[in-house]
Amino acid sequence: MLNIENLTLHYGHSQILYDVSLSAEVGKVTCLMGTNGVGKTSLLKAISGTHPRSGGEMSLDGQSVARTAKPYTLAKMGVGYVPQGRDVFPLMTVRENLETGYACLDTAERMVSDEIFELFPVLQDMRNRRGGDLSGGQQQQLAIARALVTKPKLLLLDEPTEGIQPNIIKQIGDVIRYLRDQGEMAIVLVEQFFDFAHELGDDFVVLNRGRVTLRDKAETISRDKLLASVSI
Ligand SMILES: Nc1ncnc2c1ncn2[C@@H]1O[C@H](COP(=O)(O)OP(=O)(O)OP(=O)(O)O)[C@@H](O)[C@H]1O
Repeated sequence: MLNIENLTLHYGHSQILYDVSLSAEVGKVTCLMGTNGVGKTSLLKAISGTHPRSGGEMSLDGQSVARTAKPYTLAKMGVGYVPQGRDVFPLMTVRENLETGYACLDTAERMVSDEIFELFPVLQDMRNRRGGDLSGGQQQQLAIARALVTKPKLLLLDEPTEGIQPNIIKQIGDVIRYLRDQGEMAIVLVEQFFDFAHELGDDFVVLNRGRVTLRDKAETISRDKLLASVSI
């Protein structure tokens, strides 16, 4: 689904990512790991078009993506992005937040499916409440649901467990597992909560100072080796 080769990224003159190659397959969770500041969020920004890459190639389903492709172009191509910090619109209701996802759908497809409310029943109950009145965990669920409204083929999740209480972390883990097992999208998960990532990941890519330092699969890497590689 997603294929990236030798991606570089700069903020002004400062280079953040160096020759990063990554692929993500439908029906799999690809975990992007590494300590603070190694460039995980920057890589998701490049994939979602939020910040242009400086070089390298990227394709979705074999279709080449221009270096400066905009977020709305990528959203229309099937990239759903759940950013770090969630970016829920605080003054809009839950329903209105969800409906922002309509922008990349044809008119006939503009609806919030029952499946989304089944995954996140709390959003059904709170659909007329303002986004800013929800708890952190509820906002995280809303941000994931809003991305799902766009019917993504590639779902990017940036630290979905950050600052969230344990029972909601478990629910979010169950949702990621369900989406993976449906086999209709590729999932790229940035996560610093090691056990959460380790339990969910099929493929692991570790970044250190903007470079890929490890790439392996759940069935071939030991927990200890993965843990050591992200602790450097
Ligand atoms: N808009 C920006 N302008 C300049 N530098 C930035 C900008 N955003 C991030 N950086 C720098 O780029 C580097 C990578 O940051 P990034 O947020 O991608 O890392 P990360 O691995 O996601 O970290 P974290 O886990 O803390 O979110 C850091 O040194 C950060 O300070």
